Amino acid sequence: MPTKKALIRRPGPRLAEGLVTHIEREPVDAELALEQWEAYGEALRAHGWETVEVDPADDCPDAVFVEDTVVMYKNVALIARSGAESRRDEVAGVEEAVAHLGCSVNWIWEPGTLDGGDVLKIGDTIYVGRGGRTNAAGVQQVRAAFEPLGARVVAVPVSKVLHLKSAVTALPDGTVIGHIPKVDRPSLFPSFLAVPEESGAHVVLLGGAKLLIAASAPKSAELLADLGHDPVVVDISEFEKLEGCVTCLSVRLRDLYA
Ligand SMILES: NC(=O)NCCC[C@H](N)C(=O)O
Repeated sequence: MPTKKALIRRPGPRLAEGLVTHIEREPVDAELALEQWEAYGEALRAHGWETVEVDPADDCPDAVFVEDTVVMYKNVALIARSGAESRRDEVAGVEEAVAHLGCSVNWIWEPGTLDGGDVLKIGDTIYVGRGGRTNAAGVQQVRAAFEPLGARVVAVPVSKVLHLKSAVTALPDGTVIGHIPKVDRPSLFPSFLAVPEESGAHVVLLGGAKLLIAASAPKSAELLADLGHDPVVVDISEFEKLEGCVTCLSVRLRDLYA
C-alpha cells in the first residue's frame, strides 16, 4: 500500500534568527510558533497523514522549514544542498530519516545548489525554480536524478520571491495557482489561476478536495472553496515572518511501500 507519511521538524531555540531575504525582519514569538507548528502537524494527522519527526537541528534556525532539505520523487529522496550556506547542516538528520523510511537516497553535489522549496511536482512533471537558492547545476542534477525514473523536468525563472513554491503551487487537478505580481512567467504553466493574495498561492494537498492554506489568505480560500475545493485553514503567522509558507513545514512521502 502507498504510504501517507509526512516529515516535519520541530522549531528550534534559534528560530527567530531564521533568514529573511525579500521581507523586513519582524520579531518572532517562539511560543506562538510552537503552538502553530503543533496545530499544523495536527491538521496533517487529522487528514490521514502519519507525521514523522525528523531529529531537531537546534543549531540551525531555519531547520523547521524541512521541505527545503529534500525532494521526493517515487521512492527516491534527493538530498538538497541549500543556496544558503547557513542551512547546509540541516540535511544530516533528514538523510537519516528518509533512509530509515526505506527511501533510495541521492544527493545534490557541489557546485549544484537546490532548496526543496524550488521544486513543484505535478504528476510526472517537475518544475524547478532557478532563483536565489537553486542554480543551473542544481537544476541539471534534478534532471539527472529523476528523468531516468520517468519525470520531465521544466526549469522556471524565479526572481521575485524566495522559492518557486513561494510564487506558485498546484491544485489537485494540476492547475497552477499564483499571485500574479510574484510570478515571473505565468505562461510557462499550461493551466494557471490567479489568486488574490501572495500566501493564497501556497496550498498543501491533503487528499481529495482538501487543501491546507494559511489564515493570511482568506480571499484566496474563498475563491478556492467557490471552485469546489475544501480549504483547511492553519495560522502560520510566525513562520510567515521568516518567509515560510504552508508547504515548507512538511515533506509528504506518498510513494513508499512500507
Ligand atoms: N520552502 C520554503 O518556503 N521555505 C521557507 C524558508 C524560509 C527560511 N527563512 C529561509 O530563508 O530559508
